[in-house]
Amino acid sequence: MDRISCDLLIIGAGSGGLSVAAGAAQMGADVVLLERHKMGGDCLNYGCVPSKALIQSAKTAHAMRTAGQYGITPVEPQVDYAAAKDHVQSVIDAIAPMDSVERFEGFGVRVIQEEGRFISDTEVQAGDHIITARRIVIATGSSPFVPPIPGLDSVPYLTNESLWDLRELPKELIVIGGGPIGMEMAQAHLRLGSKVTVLEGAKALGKDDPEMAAVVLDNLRSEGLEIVEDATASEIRGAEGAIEVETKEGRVFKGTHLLVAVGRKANTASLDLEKAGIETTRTGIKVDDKLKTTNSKVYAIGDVAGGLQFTHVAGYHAGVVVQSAMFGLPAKAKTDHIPWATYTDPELAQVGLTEAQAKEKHGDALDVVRFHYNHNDRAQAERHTKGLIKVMIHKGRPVGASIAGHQAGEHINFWAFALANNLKMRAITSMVSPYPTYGELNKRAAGTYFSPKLFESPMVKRVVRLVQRWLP
Ligand SMILES: Cc1cc2nc3c(=O)[nH]c(=O)nc-3n(C[C@H](O)[C@H](O)[C@H](O)COP(=O)(O)OP(=O)(O)OC[C@H]3O[C@@H](n4cnc5c(N)ncnc54)[C@H](O)[C@@H]3O)c2cc1C
Ligand SMILES: NC(=O)c1ccc[n+]([C@@H]2O[C@H](COP(=O)([O-])OP(=O)(O)OC[C@H]3O[C@@H](n4cnc5c(N)ncnc54)[C@H](O)[C@@H]3O)[C@@H](O)[C@H]2O)c1
Repeated sequence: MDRISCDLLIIGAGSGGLSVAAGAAQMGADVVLLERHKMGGDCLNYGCVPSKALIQSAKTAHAMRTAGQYGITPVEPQVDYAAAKDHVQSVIDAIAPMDSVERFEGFGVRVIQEEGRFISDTEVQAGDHIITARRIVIATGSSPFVPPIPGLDSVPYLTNESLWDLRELPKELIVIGGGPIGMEMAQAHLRLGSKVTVLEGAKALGKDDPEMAAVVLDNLRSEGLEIVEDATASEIRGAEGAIEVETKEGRVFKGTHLLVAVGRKANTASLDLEKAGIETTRTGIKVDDKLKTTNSKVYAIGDVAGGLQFTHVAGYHAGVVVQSAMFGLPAKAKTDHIPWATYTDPELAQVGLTEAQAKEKHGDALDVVRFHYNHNDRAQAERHTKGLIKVMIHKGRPVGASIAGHQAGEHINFWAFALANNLKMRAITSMVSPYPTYGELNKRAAGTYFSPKLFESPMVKRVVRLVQRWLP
């Protein structure tokens, strides 16, 4: 056995682990990084990157079909699904060097491509190595949760891991789960030419504000996506190419392929956490607000920590841990300024409190303003007029923003900045936006907050009349 001692040991080289490793090593710490499978983790190999690349193929097909609205003869695209998958792989390949062993070794990180597991509360074994470290970071991510639905194990099914190997377009795709994975992949396959049915046990896009989710769901339905809500898959039958899913209510749906997208399970099984005194919860590793586990020398970050499961959250956690583990600062992880976006078309994005959460917290002291895309001239010019932005305001400051519409994921950055810096609505109206941009939506939403105060105030009218009388 090779014994290694270092300042920081990181288990898992995905979004979270890589960010900690890069930061800590470049600040001079002696860092060891373990990865049992692919550098870059889920986001690069099976998640964000391939899904967004496939969505772009689907958008292109959709643009060809709908070109008529811009005066261009529409055509039914010849979709080459295998070529679209090649495009997906080449996007992964283009990004992969950023997450590569070579790049991290260049930072001075010792990368060991082995699975890590605790053998005591201070030691981790990875292959022939036993590693002790001043601090340990668990960043092992999550995997697709495969529910114990009777019959599921007897039919071929896809998850976000195996989907990328498929080279032939599914003729009829059934998606179980109407969360972000299910809805993004359902629309992409619909636009690429599959017939797609989504079976959702509760409400589709149910983690978002229902008013905003409805904008997206209405559009998806109008494109031809079948979305069946309150439809829990309870039994599965059939064989390759002929799969049947029965719901609790007894409805039967038939398809050639099945995608299971019903959430995630934290990757803790192989870590032998009990040997290190690290406790888990129903959703992942138990952490405090400093991301420390029940073993005070060990942190858990990203998906495995069981909270919000996004790449940018894993990256944010990494920053918190670097401050705490490298500088001993009392850094805490917060969630109230974390945005998220679902990359359907139109997109759906949120930061801070939803309207329902804000009403519960602030009651009558809450103002809610809305501004619709169809009042934005750029949206009109490009015919992306579906959607709205909604801002929740308390005592002159935004406490939440929700956007459903074209590029909502881009526009939420603005409100994420405002919330992270506790800006006032006045700071937003003082900005001048170039015309015509979608960004004007943000300023106009803020203007909607002030306009009743300005245009419906008898006091303002009195002052204006008085000043006008005396002005030379
Ligand atoms: C289809 C899909 C689309 C997504 N799209 C988005 C998106 O658009 N935007 C967004 O923000 N998020 C998205 N996500 C979520 C995002 O991928 C995750 O939140 C993110 O990857 C979490 O990063 P992580 O570092 O916690 O884990 P991961 O990136 O999963 O990395 C964990 C790594 O640890 C390794 N590992 C596990 N156990 C061990 C062990 N014992 N020893 C050594 N190595 C180990 C794994 O092999 C893996 O490489 C998507 C997810 C999916 C599935
Ligand atoms: N754009 C993004 O940022 C993005 C994209 C994809 C995934 N992600 C991350 O990955 C996580 C996991 O995504 P997900 O979509 O798998 O999970 P999810 O938990 O968000 O949604 C799963 C859905 O499946 C439904 N469901 C569960 N069991 C069912 C059954 N038997 N029959 C029918 N429906 C059932 C649930 O009601 C739920 O709505 C997300 O929460 C998100 O954090 C992010």
